[in-house]
Amino acid sequence: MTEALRLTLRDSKAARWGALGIISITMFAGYFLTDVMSPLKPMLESEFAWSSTNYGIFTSAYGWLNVFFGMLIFGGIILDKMGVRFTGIMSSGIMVLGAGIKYWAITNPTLVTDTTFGIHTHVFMAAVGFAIFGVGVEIAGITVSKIIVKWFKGNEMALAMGMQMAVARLGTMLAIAAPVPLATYFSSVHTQVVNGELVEKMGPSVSAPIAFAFVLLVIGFITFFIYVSMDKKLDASLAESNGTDSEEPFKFSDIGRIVTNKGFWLIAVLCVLFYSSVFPFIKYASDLMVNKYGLDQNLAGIIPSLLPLGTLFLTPLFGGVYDKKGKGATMMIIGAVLILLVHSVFSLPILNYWFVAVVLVIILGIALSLVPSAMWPSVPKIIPENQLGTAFSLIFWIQNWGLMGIPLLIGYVLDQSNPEVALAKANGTAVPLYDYTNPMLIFAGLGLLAIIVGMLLKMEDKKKGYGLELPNIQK
Ligand SMILES: N[C@@H](Cc1c[nH]cn1)C(=O)NCC(=O)O
Repeated sequence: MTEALRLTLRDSKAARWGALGIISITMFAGYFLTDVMSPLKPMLESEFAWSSTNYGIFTSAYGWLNVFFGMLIFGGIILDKMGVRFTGIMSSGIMVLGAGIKYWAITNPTLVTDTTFGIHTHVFMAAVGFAIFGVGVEIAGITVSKIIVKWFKGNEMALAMGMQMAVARLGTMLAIAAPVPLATYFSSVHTQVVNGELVEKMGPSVSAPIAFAFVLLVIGFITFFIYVSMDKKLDASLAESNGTDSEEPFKFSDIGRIVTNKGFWLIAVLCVLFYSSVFPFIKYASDLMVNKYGLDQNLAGIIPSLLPLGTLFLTPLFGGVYDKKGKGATMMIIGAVLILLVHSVFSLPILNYWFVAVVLVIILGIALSLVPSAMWPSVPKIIPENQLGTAFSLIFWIQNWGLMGIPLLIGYVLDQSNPEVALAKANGTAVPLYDYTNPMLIFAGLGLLAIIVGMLLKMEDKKKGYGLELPNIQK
């Protein structure tokens, strides 16, 4: 009888996977907008005369509000205080707002003639929209992680996190592959910047892919309301079965507990190093394909899109391996080794063949499957559930320093290492190709540091017994 009473909605496989499917739609849309500008870098340069530094500023804006205004940390506290329903609706609403501002800015190249805080207003306003969106998508990310723990703890948690990430990566893949064809298809006569002058000219529509992303985000916002009704039913079934989480409610003193935990710091530092060598790379990957491997701009997104493609299958696979066999810390170290290998080869001024790029991107996809599928399910092994929202938000906050700083650094280094490009643009002469050696060495350095931190994490796990090398499924 007690067994029957203990059953809750999350014990139903269909209900918990259904809930996962719904929240994955919201994240899919969020990941699409996150990377939608990546393949458009060459177009932003040719249509609106953006420099690599301008592009770096825009890309780094993702973390401005999260890092400097602590929005992610507030988001985590709101999540632990107000719950997943309120925070999920709030964050997906913020994503829609940010995307709307970004779309407005990109469709107004007349802003190019002004500057704000020393930045072209066109770049600045697009960056403001992206910064607002960054708050939304990051808070949505931690909300979704907490939702998965709520529904899947003690079951297929790593597999569920892997599946959600796979759907989100589908958004990344589409964001790398689709924007250039979309922009080309919707080509029109519009305002462009030529030799510092605004001219009406036929050209690809950079704003069309952003409009598409905006529509996806609105759909994701609406579908989250369906999840809200499921979450209410889960809470009701938990209350009925007497199984309401007996966890202590979140207290501000918990922040002190989290930040004095060495395991937390190791995973947070590993996170910033690893992700800084992958997500900012994606922002420049299409441009790298054009400049290093000589690919046509219209086809340049194809090779980088293989990166998320591989993760679609591998992240759930590795998540399943972690659930059943364990070895989480080892998986993270192997992922970091692959990062070092791939970026080191990318940095070599030889082997500039497209098939080499294909192989490297596929290996990078394996790393991007191994590390997240082990990293995120490891956090609940180090941090108690009632502090998870805050812990995830602190980890993401630290990660956002990298997601903000590294693209900016790469854009700056690219301009500094290739002064002849800016010169040619200013003189209106043929623009030479960028040499990507220095940026790729920076990415390789991050991989090396990630290996060291991964090893320290494995040693700490041995000492503290977090169970990172143990399976997640309780037999
Ligand atoms: N905090 C996010 C960052 C991000 C960047 N692009 C999309 N999301 C994150 O780390 N998510 C986990 C992941 O592996 O995607």
